[in-house]
Amino acid sequence: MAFHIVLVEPEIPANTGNIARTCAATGTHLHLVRPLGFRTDDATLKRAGLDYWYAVNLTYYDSFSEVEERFKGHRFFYASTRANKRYSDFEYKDGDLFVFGKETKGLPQELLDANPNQLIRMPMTDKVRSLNLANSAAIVVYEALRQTDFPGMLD
Ligand SMILES: C[S@@+](CC[C@H](N)C(=O)[O-])C[C@H]1O[C@@H](n2cnc3c(N)ncnc32)[C@H](O)[C@@H]1O
Repeated sequence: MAFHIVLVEPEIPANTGNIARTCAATGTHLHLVRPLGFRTDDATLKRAGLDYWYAVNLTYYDSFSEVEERFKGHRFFYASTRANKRYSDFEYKDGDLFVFGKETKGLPQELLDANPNQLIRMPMTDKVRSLNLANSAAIVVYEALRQTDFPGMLD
């Protein structure tokens, strides 16, 4: 088992590459929902993931409903600037999925409306509209790993 990061229609290859590196470092599985804003052989994507791509458990999907279908019975958490609960207020467990939206628009409002109790937010000042996608994913997954004592990771 592992934690899971789901990127819904990511647009910027450097962010996805950066998240792939975090996934390789933490044993987190990465799920990419198309359409992607880049080609999978994009040089920036590869560079941001360095030579760690081989260590990433990566799956592509044509729609978010394919992810929902595959992970029935798992808990989904949706990261959004529009959420009203702190990401640190939940107790995470092995197998949880963390879903992140695209850089320009975030997650679709319908997805947020359908899951009102599963929305998580990283507190911010009023000086910015959002955090960077790759930073958001790292913050959430490391909180989940901290809570579960960093399973399978070296100190
Ligand atoms: C650059 S942000 C998208 C900004 C978009 N305008 C919005 O308001 O959602 C990309 C993704 O990072 C995550 N994110 C960024 N800042 C966040 C925050 N403070 N709390 C929770 N998620 C955040 C969300 O998943 C978001 O969909």
